[in-house]
Amino acid sequence: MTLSSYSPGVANTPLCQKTSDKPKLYLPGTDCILRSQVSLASLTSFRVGGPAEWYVAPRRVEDLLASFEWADLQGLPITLLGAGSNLLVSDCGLSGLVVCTRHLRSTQFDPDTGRVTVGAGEPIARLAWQAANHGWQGLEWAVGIPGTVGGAVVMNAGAHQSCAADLLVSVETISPTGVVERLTPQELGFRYRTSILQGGTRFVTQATFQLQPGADPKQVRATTTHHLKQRRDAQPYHLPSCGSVFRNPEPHAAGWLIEQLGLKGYQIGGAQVAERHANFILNCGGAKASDIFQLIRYVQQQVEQHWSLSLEPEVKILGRFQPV
Ligand SMILES: Cc1cc2nc3c(=O)[nH]c(=O)nc-3n(C[C@H](O)[C@H](O)[C@H](O)COP(=O)(O)OP(=O)(O)OC[C@H]3O[C@@H](n4cnc5c(N)ncnc54)[C@H](O)[C@@H]3O)c2cc1C
Ligand SMILES: NC(=O)C1=CN([C@@H]2O[C@H](COP(=O)(O)OP(=O)(O)OC[C@H]3O[C@@H](n4cnc5c(N)ncnc54)[C@H](OP(=O)(O)O)[C@@H]3O)[C@@H](O)[C@H]2O)C=CC1
Ligand SMILES: C=C(O[C@H]1[C@H](O)[C@@H](CO)O[C@H](OP(=O)(O)OP(=O)(O)OC[C@H]2O[C@@H](n3ccc(=O)[nH]c3=O)[C@H](O)[C@@H]2O)[C@@H]1NC(C)=O)C(=O)O
Repeated sequence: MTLSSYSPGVANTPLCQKTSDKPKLYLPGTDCILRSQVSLASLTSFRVGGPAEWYVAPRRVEDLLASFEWADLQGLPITLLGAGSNLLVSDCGLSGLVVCTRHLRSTQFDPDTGRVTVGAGEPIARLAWQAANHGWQGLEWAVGIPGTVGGAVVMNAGAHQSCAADLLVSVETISPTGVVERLTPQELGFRYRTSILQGGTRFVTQATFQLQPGADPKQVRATTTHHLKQRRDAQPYHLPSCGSVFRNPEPHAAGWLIEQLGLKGYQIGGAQVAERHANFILNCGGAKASDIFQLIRYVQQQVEQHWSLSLEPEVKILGRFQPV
């Protein structure tokens, strides 16, 4: 599909408005701009990947639904993108519509219940700092995780022996056909770094967490800062990555298994197994998604061969890659 296939102003086709030199396409019935061929490298923490065929970043849940309706009408698949901090997108990019949740932002602290209800696009690290500044305990572990609340729920993000599911009271989701549900953590099948929301057709619009108010903000900030320091000491933050590439094959730690094989510093193209932490792959500059993909497969093969263990990627691999 190309931009020229649209006729401006017809219902359910993007409205084309000319401002300055560049025509803008709007998602029908909304003020959201529909863009084509948007680079996903700048929207993912690995800083690699080709373009999204179509891209939109809704600001309201109604606009999110309008995105789904438009994709359905055009027969396009939908990919949901949070902060892109756990994604490896193919160099060929993604066909269909990429819907970015980053602008679905809202935060409501309820002092009566100690609950905080947050929009899917809110950065989880920012929420952790806000909670600390209120003197509310519970999210100190989430500092330094560069994802959105929606991404943290779907991935069941965690650190320092805590995770999103531990705090969740409910999650609001919407289906591509507009069915809104409020689900309890029990209904979402949370386990280590996973939930039934992964690969499903329910999209998280907001989440409610139970925190513990009433602590000294100074003390909560100190714990939060301590976690950030621990993380920065153990993990490489200076170059683009996706955090841990593999889930730990418990009781083993992926980083330890990989380091024992002497793979720290091993490089394919611009992708390197980090010296500081062997379960991180870094984009050392100019990496292609295919370099990272090949390195992931190489590490898996080595670990399988030497330890007879299969490493399962935590990172979501999207789009087409040449089999290795
Ligand atoms: C430096 C660094 C450190 C990290 N440290 C940690 C860590 O300590 N612990 C940890 O758990 N993770 C960590 N991560 C990984 C990552 O930050 C988390 O997995 C995070 O929760 C992903 O959120 P996101 O918004 O970036 O999701 P994305 O990467 O954008 O998406 C991840 C998946 O969730 C889906 N998705 C996103 N939003 C929604 C939504 N609203 N509804 C439905 N599906 C959705 C996407 O389609 C995709 O399948 C780290 C990453 C980096 C780069
Ligand atoms: N290696 C990689 O690939 C990547 C690493 N990162 C790293 O991941 C981490 C998380 O990134 P990011 O999501 O940007 O989160 P940050 O932890 O950097 O900050 C998130 C938000 O929290 C607020 N905040 C930060 N510090 C404080 C504080 N001391 N008091 C009050 N509020 C505070 C700020 O909000 P506001 O600005 O609204 O005040 C900030 O925007 C960072 O350490 C970043 O360097 C991020 C992306 C990629
Ligand atoms: C970064 C992520 O989450 C991180 C989270 O930040 C940290 C902190 O709680 O704990 C997990 O890392 P991790 O299991 O590698 O934790 P670490 O404490 O760094 O390492 C575990 C063990 O492996 C050893 N280790 C680690 C790296 C390495 O290169 N060599 C090595 O021997 C460490 O010495 C330690 O004994 C999460 N990773 C997974 C896959 O569960 C992420 O999911 O993206």
